[in-house]
Amino acid sequence: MRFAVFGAGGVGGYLGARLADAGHDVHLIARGDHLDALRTDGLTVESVAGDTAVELPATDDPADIGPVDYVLFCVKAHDTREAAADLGPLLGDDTAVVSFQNGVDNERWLAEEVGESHVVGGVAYIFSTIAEPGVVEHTGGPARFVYGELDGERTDRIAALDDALRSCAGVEAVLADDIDVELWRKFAFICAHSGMTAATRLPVGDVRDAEDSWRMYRRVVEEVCAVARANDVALPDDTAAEWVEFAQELDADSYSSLHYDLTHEKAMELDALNAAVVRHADGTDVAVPMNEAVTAVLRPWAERFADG
Ligand SMILES: NC(=O)C1=CN([C@@H]2O[C@H](COP(=O)(O)OP(=O)(O)OC[C@H]3O[C@@H](n4cnc5c(N)ncnc54)[C@H](O)[C@@H]3O)[C@@H](O)[C@H]2O)C=CC1
Ligand SMILES: CC(C)(CO)C(=O)C(=O)O
Repeated sequence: MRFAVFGAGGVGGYLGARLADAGHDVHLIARGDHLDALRTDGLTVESVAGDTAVELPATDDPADIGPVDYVLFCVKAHDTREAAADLGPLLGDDTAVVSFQNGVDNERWLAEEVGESHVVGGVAYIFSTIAEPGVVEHTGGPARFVYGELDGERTDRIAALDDALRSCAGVEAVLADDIDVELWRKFAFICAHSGMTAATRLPVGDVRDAEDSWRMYRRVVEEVCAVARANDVALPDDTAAEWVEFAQELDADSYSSLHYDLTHEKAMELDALNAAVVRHADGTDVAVPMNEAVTAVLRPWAERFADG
């Protein structure tokens, strides 16, 4: 099958390399030093699930690639709209654009650009990053990827994507019954984990050790779950409890990509995370003071690094 990875970074580079190793025709879309390195030295993945190195066509211009079966859409959420505007040349009649991003708005933003019939929802559970140009480092996390058609249909294209991802070494592939539930499930965790590690600039171990901060972490999760339900998302009742238990077991030195971006003066996904909780709570009867506080604390930094 023919894949384009739009944003061949921590998530996209990892998936692209795994799919290429499984025999698929993979094209990478990247930019800057990373693109230069991909062109000259190929893509190296250093992974706790096994290293690999692949030589794949790489470009910053989707027109060089043409229509594909799947676009794995893996840019940061603040780049979604701009990147979505460049998807045209990659689209055939049945091309699926699969968002493997954090946040619950990317699918809608994509649909506004390319039409809902092209959009497939997705969630990534992995800790991976561009360690240096051309090199993606996967340091942990299950490398679990969850995906599904927005209307829950078992279409041929989602079944074929499922087969392709299941055939990849180093990938745990999960076809979701209700991708909206999966998007909000991950959202509940990532808003707490990212928001609190970034706002405190400390790893989760320190947050857990400070009673007030750990209570706030738990309340962020609970608020997001309440907002999901107020927006008619059928989150299981035990979602908040599961995440709190999960966070309790996380390595004490675990941070988040939001903390990384803050401390490396890079553009932050605040608008797609805690600020999005505040937006989605608007018009419901759910109060979200903890997410408002995280947003207020991080907003000046997000503004300062918006062009980073
Ligand atoms: N890295 C991780 O461990 C995880 C990340 N996520 C989410 O996945 C999404 C992707 O994150 P990462 O892979 O970490 O980001 P990343 O920053 O490592 O990779 C994205 C790449 O896309 C490139 N890009 C953006 N717009 C482009 C354009 N118009 N043309 C060409 N290249 C473009 C960027 O330069 C960057 O190299 C985010 O929403 C993130 O929150 C979710 C789970 C885990
Ligand atoms: C915490 C983590 C790595 C979990 O997948 C994540 O999604 C992020 O930091 O953006």
